[in-house]
Amino acid sequence: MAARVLGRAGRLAAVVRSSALQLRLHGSAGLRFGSQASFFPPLGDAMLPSGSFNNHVALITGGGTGLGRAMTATLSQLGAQCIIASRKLDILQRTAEEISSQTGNKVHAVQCDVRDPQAVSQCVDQMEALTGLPDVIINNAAGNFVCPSERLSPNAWKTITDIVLNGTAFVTLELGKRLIQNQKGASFLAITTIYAESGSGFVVPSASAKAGVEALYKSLAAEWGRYGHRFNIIQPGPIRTKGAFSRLDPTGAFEKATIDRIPTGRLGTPAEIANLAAYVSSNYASWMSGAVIRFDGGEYVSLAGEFNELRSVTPDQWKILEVMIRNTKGS
Ligand SMILES: CCC/C=C/C=C/C(=O)SCCNC(=O)CCNC(=O)[C@H](O)C(C)(C)COP(=O)(O)OP(=O)(O)OC[C@H]1O[C@@H](n2cnc3c(N)ncnc32)[C@H](O)[C@@H]1OP(=O)(O)O
Ligand SMILES: NC(=O)C1=CN([C@@H]2O[C@H](COP(=O)(O)OP(=O)(O)OC[C@H]3O[C@@H](n4cnc5c(N)ncnc54)[C@H](OP(=O)(O)O)[C@@H]3O)[C@@H](O)[C@H]2O)C=CC1
Repeated sequence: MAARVLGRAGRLAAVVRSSALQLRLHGSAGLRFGSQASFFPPLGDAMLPSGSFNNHVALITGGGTGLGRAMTATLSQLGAQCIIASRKLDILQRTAEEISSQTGNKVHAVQCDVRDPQAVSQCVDQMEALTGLPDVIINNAAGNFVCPSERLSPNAWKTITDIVLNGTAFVTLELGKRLIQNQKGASFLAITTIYAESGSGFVVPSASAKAGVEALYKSLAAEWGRYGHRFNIIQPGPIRTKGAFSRLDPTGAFEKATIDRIPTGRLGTPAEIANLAAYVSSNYASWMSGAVIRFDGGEYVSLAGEFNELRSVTPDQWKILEVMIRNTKGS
């Protein structure tokens, strides 16, 4: 009996090894991963009641493209007057016109390189003239690319950390000071990412800067509540945008492997994160401050648990494994 079990165990070990290899090379064999996405359909409509942001002004950095654009569209649909700010004015203006014409609410485009504190100050001057100070600030602008750290030049490091950490700090401090001066409350939201917590190779400047942004926002949540300011953080998992995926997944290989390991079997969508950002920035969340919300379909915990690859073990293989485990006596 023992010999039979051991023989089967040897074969099983080979199967498990080979499954693990297949998994690493090609993702899963169909059934176990991906098919579950049908349980988790993404909804596209704005979730909050219409008019939730009436008489609210929202600033979204990097609002011309990708996730920032989706957040702007949702806030505008819910009644906000939005200002979108980044470097490329032509793209901002096109986005602003498209969203305004769909929602009927004005979206203003303001050119601003967040790395430059003077440009940020001028952007806020322009905003004050256009709309007054904002009720909602979303620090979403970012720069990133995958690169082995030994290939990074000092300027590559500086470029990413300037956009992500210094840019967020310049925008937050400039607006914070003026809001405090005017005794006006506001919601600040920073978009980071799941590896701000874990760190990640090959995106080290981004990981370092996003971790800094999280420290900044948690610190200010504690310090500036007395001025009526809330600070929260959303850590998105992978959501396909041209800006991110062209720089992080130029071949498309990462996307396939990622979907295989995400427990909900799919990437997120811009509309989903826009709904979450709208909720966090709204008065429905007025008691939320200092929160770090992971929004990743379960990817983080899937990457973290060292036994999670056992998802590839079949029920028949489990029967054998269980016999092996139960047959172990003592330690
Ligand atoms: C999937 C789940 C987790 C996902 C997380 C996602 C996080 C994100 O942040 S995605 C957001 C992605 N979007 C963007 O990056 C948009 C904005 N990006 C850019 O504009 C550019 O990519 C850049 C960040 C490089 C900034 O452009 P800029 O014109 O200001 O800089 P450059 O002069 O082009 O470059 C500055 C130095 O960086 C070096 N560099 C640029 N690209 C690379 C690269 N691919 N690899 C290595 N080094 C790079 C460049 O050579 C310059 O350094 P130096 O030559 O020493 O002067
Ligand atoms: N998509 C994803 O899977 C994930 C994205 N994120 C985060 O979501 C956010 C949005 O990313 P995503 O929409 O995917 O990518 P995009 O590239 O579309 O968005 C980045 C935006 O930042 C702006 N930006 C870059 N540099 C500057 C600068 N110096 N000054 C002002 N604005 C700047 C860009 O506009 P312009 O070029 O006009 O300056 C662009 O609109 C980022 O914070 C990113 O880190 C996090 C995890 C996953």
